[in-house]
Amino acid sequence: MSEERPRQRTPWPPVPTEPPTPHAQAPGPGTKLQVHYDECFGCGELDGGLHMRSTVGEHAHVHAEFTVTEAHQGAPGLAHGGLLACAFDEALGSAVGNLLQRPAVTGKLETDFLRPVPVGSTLFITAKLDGTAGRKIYASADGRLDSADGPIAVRARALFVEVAFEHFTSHGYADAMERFRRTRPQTWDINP
Ligand SMILES: CCCCCCCCCC(=O)SCCNC(=O)CCNC(=O)[C@H](O)C(C)(C)COP(=O)(O)OP(=O)(O)OC[C@H]1O[C@@H](n2cnc3c(N)ncnc32)[C@H](O)[C@@H]1OP(=O)(O)O
Repeated sequence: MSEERPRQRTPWPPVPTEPPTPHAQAPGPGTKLQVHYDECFGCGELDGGLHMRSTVGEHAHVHAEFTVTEAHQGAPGLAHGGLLACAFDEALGSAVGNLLQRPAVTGKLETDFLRPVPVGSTLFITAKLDGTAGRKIYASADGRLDSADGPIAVRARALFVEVAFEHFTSHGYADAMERFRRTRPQTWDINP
């Protein structure tokens, strides 16, 4: 279970990209990020949700923690892989949304599960932006077991695609923007 073993062999990002430039109003290092939508399975307060909290780190990184409870099992005593992928989707999406302040959705999410993640353990996830190419935003993350310098248990990389706000109102609830704003007014007023 060596973390040195290269599981992700394909080039990343897969296309030429521009360096990701954080938005002028992006929160700075040390900022504890707010819930982006209070009914979000990843960061909201729903029963059985992941209840993730994130903080902006140095060099446009976002640090997130996910504590695995009995509600998150796949095999007895072990986290379900799909929920681990969900935790990475949340951490990566948080990095994209907060640092770039661009509305975007996950187009592709790859995960490498390197070690089992037991109930009661906490994954310390560090997400970073890798590059942008027009509407395409590439990001990746490592999840370390039980401490910020623990062994890497999960790795992920993702493509987010920038969308217009109509994406949410036409495919989700018609009052999606009001729902976002009720949770977090300032973010959604940057790019109304
Ligand atoms: C502060 C905020 C914090 C937020 C945290 C939230 C975390 C959670 C985030 C989510 O879970 S989002 C929900 C899960 N994702 C979705 O529901 C997205 C569903 N898919 C879509 O709506 C559309 O497929 C999508 C908007 C992603 C793209 O459709 P479009 O018609 O707008 O664009 P298009 O298909 O032309 O793709 C744009 C580019 O991306 C590329 N692309 C899209 N999907 C891809 C894919 N899967 N693999 C590779 N490339 C892909 C596509 O090839 C193209 O490249 P080029 O510009 O070079 O031609």
